[in-house]
Amino acid sequence: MTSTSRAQGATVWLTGLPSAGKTTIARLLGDRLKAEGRRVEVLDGDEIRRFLSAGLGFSRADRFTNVQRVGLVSEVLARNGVLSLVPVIAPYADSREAVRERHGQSGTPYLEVHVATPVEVCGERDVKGLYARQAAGRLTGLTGVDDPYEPPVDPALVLPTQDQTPRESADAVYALLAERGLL
Ligand SMILES: Nc1ncnc2c1ncn2[C@@H]1O[C@H](COP(=O)(O)OS(=O)(=O)O)[C@@H](OP(=O)(O)O)[C@H]1O
Ligand SMILES: Nc1ncnc2c1ncn2[C@@H]1O[C@H](COP(=O)(O)OP(=O)(O)O)[C@@H](O)[C@H]1O
Repeated sequence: MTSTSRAQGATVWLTGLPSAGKTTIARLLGDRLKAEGRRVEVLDGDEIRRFLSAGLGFSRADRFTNVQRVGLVSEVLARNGVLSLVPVIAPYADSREAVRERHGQSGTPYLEVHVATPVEVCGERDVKGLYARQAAGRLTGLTGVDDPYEPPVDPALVLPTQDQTPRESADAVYALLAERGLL
């Protein structure tokens, strides 16, 4: 690489239900890319909500705001050569579309990956106990159960994680990046 060239960045948005596997896949892929010398950030949804989106809840409006904030940060990183991996639910198609448009305006690659784990499987995994809390009547507005999830219509990749190991899912995203000339 010459002193003036720069690696091509991109945003890879992993959208899907709670416990679908978004965070696991982003971390595995991030570790692999870092080991290969790439500049990578995983914009962890929980961390974002603790700081950048502190005070926001899970109403439609708050989720929209949250996704736009994450989208802004990711676009800035990606525009500057970072591979930005975003494991954030982003349940509404219009909020994802606004993020896509932001990337389009700066000519920055934006790839949507649907982590398409069925809700029944997510409920069995229930990594954070949210499905159990919803079933017990102690939580309302859980995405995919009693709150909307609008699946991507034309994602770059669909991951049926119920039939894959985490490694296989992460490798499929890696292959997508390679195919798009982003590695
Ligand atoms: N009601 C409800 N619905 C969905 N998710 C909930 C809810 N309450 C808390 N959580 C936890 O918050 C994480 C979702 O945050 P996100 O920023 O990814 O959501 S969003 O895109 O703004 O909708 C999400 O993280 P993941 O499980 O990693 O997806 C949940 O653990
Ligand atoms: N193919 C797969 N990809 C990702 N996670 C998987 C897969 N198969 C099983 N899992 C398990 O599912 C759970 C997903 O949790 P997590 O990544 O926190 O989900 P999310 O970030 O979507 O809420 C983890 O316990 C993970 O080991």
